Amino acid sequence: MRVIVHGGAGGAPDDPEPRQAVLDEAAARGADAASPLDAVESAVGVLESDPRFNAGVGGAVQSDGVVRTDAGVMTSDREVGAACSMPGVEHAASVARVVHAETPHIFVSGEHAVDLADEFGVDTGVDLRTDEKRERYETEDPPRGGPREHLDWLATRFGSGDDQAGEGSEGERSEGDDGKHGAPDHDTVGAVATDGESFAAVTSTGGRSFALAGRVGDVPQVGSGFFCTEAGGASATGAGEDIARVMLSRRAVDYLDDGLDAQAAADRAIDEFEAITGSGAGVIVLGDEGAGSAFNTEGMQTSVAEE
Ligand SMILES: NC(=O)C[C@H](N)C(=O)O
Repeated sequence: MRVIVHGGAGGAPDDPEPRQAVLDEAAARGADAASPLDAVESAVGVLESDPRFNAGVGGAVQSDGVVRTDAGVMTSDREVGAACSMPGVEHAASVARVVHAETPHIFVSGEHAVDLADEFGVDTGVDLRTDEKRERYETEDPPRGGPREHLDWLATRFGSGDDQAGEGSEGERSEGDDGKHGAPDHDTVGAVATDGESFAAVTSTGGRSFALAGRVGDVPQVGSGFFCTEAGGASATGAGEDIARVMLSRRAVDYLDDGLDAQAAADRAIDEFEAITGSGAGVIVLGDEGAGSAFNTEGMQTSVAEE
């Protein structure tokens, strides 16, 4: 099995070495798996359980103080499973896999996705907020009213580019901050795997900090946060609203289909993403001949493993 994983595109992390060690462990776990689908689920499962990453435990807090997780998975045969807006679900990728395997649908949301998780043995009711995230939210004078009050509150916070766990938000995005630098809440996780015959791709996230309660980004949207065909697979990370506008993962896999190698496909997709949106993102790509990755933010850590 060959596996590539990413730990999100955004600002340069304060602790790159321990994060890299977890990414290496995740990739190695995936490489040991029996199928590409097992590989991406188990690799991402390692990252969802580590609060350094914005997925599962340690996911971004929405405007009502709740962490809601999203994930999507796709295989070479174009079977898709996605689940979103799930409070208390650490392993969102496993719920996406349940949707993929057990339902005639491609996407299940909210409380019904949580019920589905419960029914198929994925843990629910998990406290996903770390102490750090809880304290940070409380110091941001959380909104109490309805959606309008929440929108007023997040207007000066969402996408501010300085909302990394452990750093205080200073409010508005500073002048000249285009979202490509200092946008460290982009530490979503993803994996793509192949056994030489077929591929699977998965992406899992807690979303973006200071988003409106119920907001869903690119991650569980097929073609945006993840995509997979017989040519290969891709997983994206970054400013989800902008990724969805250009369907970044689909774009990268299309270039594999056109005959580009994985690195060239990733580079071209990110170049186009930047030209169209001016925003920040990263993508990992795995094709027949190997893995590639590209990002236009300060950093995106990846790891590749093969068994
Ligand atoms: N952390 C991320 O990469 C954010 C994710 N793409 C989202 O918008 O939900």
